[in-house]
Amino acid sequence: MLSKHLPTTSRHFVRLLRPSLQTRPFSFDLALDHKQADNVPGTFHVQTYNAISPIGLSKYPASTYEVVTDRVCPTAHAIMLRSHKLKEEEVPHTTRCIARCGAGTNNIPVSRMTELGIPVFNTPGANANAVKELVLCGLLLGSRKIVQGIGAMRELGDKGEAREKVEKIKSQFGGQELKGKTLGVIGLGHIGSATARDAAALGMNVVGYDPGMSIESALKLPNNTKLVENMKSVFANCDYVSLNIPYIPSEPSEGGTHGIISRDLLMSAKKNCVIVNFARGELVDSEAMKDWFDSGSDGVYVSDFPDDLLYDHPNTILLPHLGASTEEAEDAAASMASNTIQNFLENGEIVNSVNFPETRLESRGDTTVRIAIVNENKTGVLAAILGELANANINILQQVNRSSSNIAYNVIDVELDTLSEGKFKSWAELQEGLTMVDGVISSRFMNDVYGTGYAKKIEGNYYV
Ligand SMILES: NC(=O)C1=CN([C@@H]2O[C@H](COP(=O)(O)OP(=O)(O)OC[C@H]3O[C@@H](n4cnc5c(N)ncnc54)[C@H](O)[C@@H]3O)[C@@H](O)[C@H]2O)C=CC1
Ligand SMILES: O=C(O)C(=O)COP(=O)(O)O
Repeated sequence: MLSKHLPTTSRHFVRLLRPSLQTRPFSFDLALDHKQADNVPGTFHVQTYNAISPIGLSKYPASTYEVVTDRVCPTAHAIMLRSHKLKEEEVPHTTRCIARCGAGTNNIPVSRMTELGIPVFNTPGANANAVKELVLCGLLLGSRKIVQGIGAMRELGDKGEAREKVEKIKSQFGGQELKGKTLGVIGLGHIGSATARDAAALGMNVVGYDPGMSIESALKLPNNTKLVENMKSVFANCDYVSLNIPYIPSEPSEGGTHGIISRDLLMSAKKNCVIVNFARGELVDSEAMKDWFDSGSDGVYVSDFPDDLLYDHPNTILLPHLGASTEEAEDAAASMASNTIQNFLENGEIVNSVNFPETRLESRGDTTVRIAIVNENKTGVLAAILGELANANINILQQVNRSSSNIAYNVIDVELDTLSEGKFKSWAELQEGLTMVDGVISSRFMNDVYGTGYAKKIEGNYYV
């Protein structure tokens, strides 16, 4: 945890020591609290949850990153996770960012992290092929009685009757082909658009619904994709429906997706519709799904998520969240997340964040100090920040200011040797001045002693 800022006399200061930079005219003193002594200056600490691919973790240079996988790291600068349900108390005050090795971030308290000024990243597309392959498998599982057939063969095998009875029982397990049937894809992002493309290659007609589709996804769609205006058209017209949208835990009327596959939609579906859900279980109203089956539908629900109501229903096939569990997807997602974290920690760059605006600024020169500031997106904060820099006689070389909804993010490169004769006597004092500006949440002075240079305001108090 960051410790409360101590009076100037009890600070100790860290001077840059990286040999390659000793010639740099840089005497950039940053305050460190004694209680942070276990947080060895010179390394970034990355806390992981879940099993993260070693290939992804190997992207961190061992000399400057310590990855903590087997214990709680109270000085984590970054958190890397998969489906672990992250609690706020698991995010130490030292944490600058969180990366989800995967797509869905509904296991992270994203709005709270935004309030705390912490960007949450994900890895768009990194596991999409793995999920798409299992969606195609789900279409087949829902079409042919494969699971039931395997069960029956096991039972017969136990009795030593498998060879003898196989040709007699197989008529119980007939099915239908995908070719010529209509698949509705709800959510045409990385997974949905790839599913649409490959389903068309299997001879299916594709109907899609996604009011927020990106151009990149649109370009992947098969030419004959029919885009429709609402989910009702999808359910009313399709033999198969694949759900590929994020879970947002509020009601659809409030912009969320909780239970968006509602009773109304299910009751309007074709009697033998196969619904494939590799997105999230909470998207579906399970009670309504059970009622749909029990009211005489021959539909099938294939899902990647546990469901205590539907788990043993004869019309369901549930898998233990296996969509992204391939070597390739795990490596790709963890590698992307590692790179994203490093770019953010070392350069302040924001790419693939679900709560912060994309921000890039070309790399700084040797005589530049890069300052990154997170602030509330309200009038006057940027002016006040620039005012503090002016008070310090600081020359700004380049800067970028981005905002998205209630958060703003600034990366400002300033000249290194200009801190003189201004309001602040040291870089540490300047950092305190900037961080205590009304509306500022945190600041980082990016220097070459990794793990240092971060300050934030917590309940009106200054912490480094
Ligand atoms: N089973 C598994 O292991 C995995 C599951 N997923 C789930 O799949 C979801 C989708 O993943 P990606 O395709 O990679 O994400 P993506 O962000 O590329 O695509 C999501 C698409 O859904 C659209 N969308 C959002 N709300 C919608 C709505 N209400 N109606 C229609 N379209 C809507 C968006 O515009 C976007 O195009 C993830 O959010 C995650 O929950 C993702 C990866 C692995
Ligand atoms: O990427 C996603 O959204 C997933 O659901 C994958 O989850 P996992 O990383 O396999 O726990």
